[in-house]
Parts: sequence; C-alpha cells; structure tokens
Amino acid sequence: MSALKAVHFGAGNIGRGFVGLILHKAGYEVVFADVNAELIDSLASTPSYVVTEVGDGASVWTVDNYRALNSATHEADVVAEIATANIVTTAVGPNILRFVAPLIAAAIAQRSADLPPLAVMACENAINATDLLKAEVVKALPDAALAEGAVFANTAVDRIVPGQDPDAGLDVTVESFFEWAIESTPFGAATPVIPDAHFVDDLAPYIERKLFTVNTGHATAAYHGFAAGVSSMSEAFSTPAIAAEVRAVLAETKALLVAKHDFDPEVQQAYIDKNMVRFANPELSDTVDRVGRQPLRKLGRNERFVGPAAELAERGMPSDALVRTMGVALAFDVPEDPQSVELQQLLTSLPAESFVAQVSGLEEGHPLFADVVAVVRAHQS
Ligand SMILES: NC(=O)c1ccc[n+]([C@@H]2O[C@H](COP(=O)([O-])OP(=O)(O)OC[C@H]3O[C@@H](n4cnc5c(N)ncnc54)[C@H](O)[C@@H]3O)[C@@H](O)[C@H]2O)c1
Ligand SMILES: O=P(O)(O)OC[C@@H](O)[C@@H](O)[C@H](O)[C@H](O)CO
Repeated sequence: MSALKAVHFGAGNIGRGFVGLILHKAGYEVVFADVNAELIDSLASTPSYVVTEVGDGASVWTVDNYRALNSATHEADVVAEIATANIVTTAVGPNILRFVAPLIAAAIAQRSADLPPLAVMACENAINATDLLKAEVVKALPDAALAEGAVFANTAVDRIVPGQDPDAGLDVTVESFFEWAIESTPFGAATPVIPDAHFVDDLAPYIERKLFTVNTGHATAAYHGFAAGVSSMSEAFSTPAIAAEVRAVLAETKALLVAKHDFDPEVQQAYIDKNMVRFANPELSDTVDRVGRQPLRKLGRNERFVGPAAELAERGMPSDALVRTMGVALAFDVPEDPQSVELQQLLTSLPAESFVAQVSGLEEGHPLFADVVAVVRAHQS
C-alpha cells in the first residue's frame, strides 16, 4: 500500500461536501461508491467538483483525485478497492448500513494479512453507528475472527449540508462550520492521519451533545415549521414561536447532558446559542422536508427525541417540550418521503399504545410511555 486510499459509501450531500472533502484534504485518493447510477456516472466522468462554504471564515475547495464506482452493479470492484484501502467510511443513512456491510465483509475476508487493519468509520447521525455497521459486517463474515483485520471506530459528524440546487451538478454548498470527532481507543497508537478530524477517548459525550442539541433542535424547528406551513429552515428559525419551541427542547436536553456527562451548564448554553445562529443561516437554503425526513427513524428509541426524553423521564426530570414536539412531528405528511407516508398509515391503523410501542420502542411500563401515548391519542382524535 503506497498512496493513501479511502473508499466512501454515499456520494450524496455529506459524502461530497464533508467526508470526501476532508479525506481529500488529508491526502487520500477517495473512491466514491454509490447506487445512484446518474451520480456515479457524473462523478466518474468529471475530474473535480467544488465545495463552496458559506458563513464565517468561508473557503472554496476543489476536490479531485477521486474515482467513482457503482456499488449496485460493480460490487466486486468495490470489494477489491476496499481490500486495498486504508479507510472505509459511510454516509448513506443508518438504515442503509446493513446493505453496505456485506461488501466491507467480503473485502476484509480478501484483505492481505500484510496490510495494516482497515479503518471502518460510519459517519451517520446515530449513536454508535459504526457499532451497528460492525455487527452487520461480522454477521456477513465467513469467520468472525476475520474482524481482527479491521478497526471499527464510532464517529460524530457535524456540518449542515442542505439539499443542493438541481443545476449545481456535483458542486456542493455547505456551511463553513464542521466537526468530525472520532473515537481513538480502537486504533491504539495507529490513528489514521486526518488532520481536520479530532480523536477523542470517549465519544459518548460528543455524539450525544451533537445529536441531542444540533439534531434535536433542527428537527424540532422542522416539525413545528411544517405544522405552521413554513418550508424553509431559516424562516422556521426566524419565527419566534418556533424558535421558542427549539429553545424549550434544548433546555431539556441541556439538563440531561449536564446531569449525565457533567457538562458545564454555561458551556452547553454557549453551544446551544452558537447552534441557534448556525440553524438560522439564511445563506443555507435548507428545507423542513429535508430536516424532518424519515420521521419514523427520528421518532425511534435511541434517536433525537425519544432518546433524551426517555432518559429524562427515568431521572424524574421534565421532557414536556420534547414530548410536545413528538406530537407535532406526527403531522409530518410529505408524499415524497416514504417514511412519512408510512407514519400516516400507522397513525390511522394502530391504536396509540401499539403505535408508541412500535415506533418509539418504549415499553408500556416506561415512565415516558403514557406521555407519548397521550400526544399520539390527541393527534388521532
Ligand atoms: N446533510 C447533512 O447536513 C448531514 C450532516 C451530518 C450527517 N449527515 C448524515 O449523513 C448521512 C447521509 O446524509 P446526506 O444528507 O448526505 O444524504 P444524501 O441523500 O444526500 O446522500 C446519501 C447517499 O447515499 C446513497 N446510497 C443509498 N443507498 C446506498 C447504498 N446501498 N450503497 C451506497 N450508497 C447508497 C444515495 O444514493 C445518496 O447519494 C445520513 O446518515 C445523515 O444523517 C448528514
Ligand atoms: O440527517 P438526518 O436526517 O439525521 O437529520 C437532518 C439534519 O438535522 C442533519 O442532516 C443536519 O443537517 C446535520 O446533522 C448537521 O450536522
């Protein structure tokens, strides 16, 4: 292995505008793997694309030195690339990890024992997404011991990359802010060289602070915005009643983060205030449909609403704003979003208790269960 090589699954917004860019800046040749034939053909036939940042300290970056492979039609080629790569990353969505895992498993099984272990990092908005990916990879390996040929590290990624102008081609507009935290412990002394990432011993506080602040706040504005008939995120945040709902949920998640991870309350408040400014950035043309996408995932057990609300309830602490927002999220009805369609079907076909058990994963005896049932029932009536 001479030059550095990374295979990245998911050449979408965060793939091109964040992970691909950072790996490129770190000196890796990036091989993008995606199932979108049009996107892959376009990448394969275009030598470079441009990432334009907006916001404080914005720069413009040209990304080149990449290749692109269709992972639906060229599985064996993708496997061969991973088998000789230093790093494999994903930004496909947590529900898709199980589909990319068999390719990573096949590559690990094929990898020469002379090569250093493959670094595997899922870059998704989910707690311990790499652990989910690892479980699927191990399931697909002919011998679980082969997993020793890879190092699996959880990560937390933060950069708002909205849906792009259809005329932009491969170019991506992103906010200038970004953060990529990667757990260092799995790597021992051999952490990958990625200067724009930072390696931390314990990722839990980072990923929970990110998911339960950035993503909880973001989704709160999206669902309240949708219910109010607002379509752009910047408009949602500049609507005082919606901004107040966001501040209310973030006060609740702050209380949890402070109690659980011993964060300094003032530091967490400064983080919230900084994010309120990020969210409202009028230069980012983000939509409530994108930020609220896949509502069934977002209403899941370890996700941005039920996750913190359940822990608050277990500690006897209030979670009224989080629960109220879950109720508002039920109105998210976007015909182009299959999970939104399924959400609407489940709301008409299931009694409130079954809906809550199925969608939120809460059990009947849980201290949050009755509160969530109440908002579902109110929505149904
Ligand atoms: N956009 C953001 O602001 C942002 C920020 C941080 C994290 N994330 C996370 O990154 C992930 C991707 O989000 P996005 O906004 O880039 O979405 P996106 O829809 O723009 O990109 C996802 C890409 O994955 C591809 N894909 C789907 N199935 C695949 C498969 N089986 N194999 C390979 N590729 C496949 C799609 O074709 C698409 O190009 C999500 O987990 C999201 O939560 C997004
Ligand atoms: O990607 P999702 O669907 O989990 O969440 C939508 C947005 O909140 C998200 O993509 C943010 O823009 C991103 O997490 C910012 O780092």
